[in-house]
Amino acid sequence: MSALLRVEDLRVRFRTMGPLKALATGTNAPFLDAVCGVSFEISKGETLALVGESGSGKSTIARTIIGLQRALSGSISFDGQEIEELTGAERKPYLRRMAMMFQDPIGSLSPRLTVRSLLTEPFRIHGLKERDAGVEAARLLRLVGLPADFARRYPHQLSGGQARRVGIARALALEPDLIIADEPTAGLDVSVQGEVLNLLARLQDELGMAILIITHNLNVVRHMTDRMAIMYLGRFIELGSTEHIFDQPRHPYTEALLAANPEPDPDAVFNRIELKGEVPSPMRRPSGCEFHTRCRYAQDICSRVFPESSTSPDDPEHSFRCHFPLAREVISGFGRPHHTLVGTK
Ligand SMILES: Nc1ncnc2c1ncn2[C@@H]1O[C@H](COP(=O)(O)OP(=O)(O)OP(=O)(O)O)[C@@H](O)[C@H]1O
Repeated sequence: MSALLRVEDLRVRFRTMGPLKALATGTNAPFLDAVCGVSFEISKGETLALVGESGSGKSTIARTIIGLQRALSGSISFDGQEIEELTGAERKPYLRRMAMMFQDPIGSLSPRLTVRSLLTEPFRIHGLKERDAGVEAARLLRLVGLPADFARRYPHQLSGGQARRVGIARALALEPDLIIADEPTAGLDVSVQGEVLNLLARLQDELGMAILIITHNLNVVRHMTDRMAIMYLGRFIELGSTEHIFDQPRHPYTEALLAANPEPDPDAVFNRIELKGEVPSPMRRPSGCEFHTRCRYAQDICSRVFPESSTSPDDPEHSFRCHFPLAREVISGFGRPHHTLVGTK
């Protein structure tokens, strides 16, 4: 499959205080590196998940891809064209082919616009000749399973699930090749979550767009995505096929995240792994492997040496950064694979 989106060594930095304050507080780094050298690709029609605790940099990656945030360095190319180096006007035709579904569906919809105006706004934003607004709104509402008379409603007259459907319809307005869905199920009842996910999956089947999905919900990742990337302090610490990572996580952080996720299999032996302490601040990064302060397997080298990226011997597409990656050994009598430690150093 050819790459639709290719992100290479992306770095995003935020200034957190002015130079005078930095001088006064004695800090030599008045900035925060939210994304540190992230690389990945998404193929046409593929679904990739970005997973990680709050503050790990997921939304910043999404905002940088769609041009709401400048990168410090690195490259973003879409359909073979490097877009970071283009001017605003030159970028527009590429940005039009990507759509973002924001986290808060009602808050992200302008309260004074009717659903009809909201659904046809993308045409106006991108300076495209507007088709018949009524016809277009009805077509988009039909796509997401809402009646045509919803076009007259305002955002506050929508339930959470309906607002999410309108958000999906709006994202589909310009027939994008890539949808970025930031927490598409957040704040919804479980039954409505299922409906929204099924709708996204059906539309993807019908329309063939790629989806970059940002979520804390590992059940969503497991059932909806082809590949997943696990983020920690702005870096990918593991990337690979969703099936392979669920089957055989290599990084202890991934292992802990998966273990904290309720198992759908009632016979599975559920081993919760407590993560020690809080996520460190990206302004005070631990030395060596940045996860070592919370890792139950950490050894001396982990606090000293930043781990290189390695790949899984049975799947070269599965990469991770760990000095002591986990290897699976199925112990008979256990319902669930038991992970043992295999040192590489
Ligand atoms: N505009 C900004 N100015 C300064 N720091 C920022 C800004 N936006 C994000 N950050 C910081 O960048 C880091 C990454 O934030 P980001 O929102 O990308 O994380 P996230 O993984 O998407 O979190 P969440 O799951 O809570 O949305 C955090 O430390 C955050 O505080």
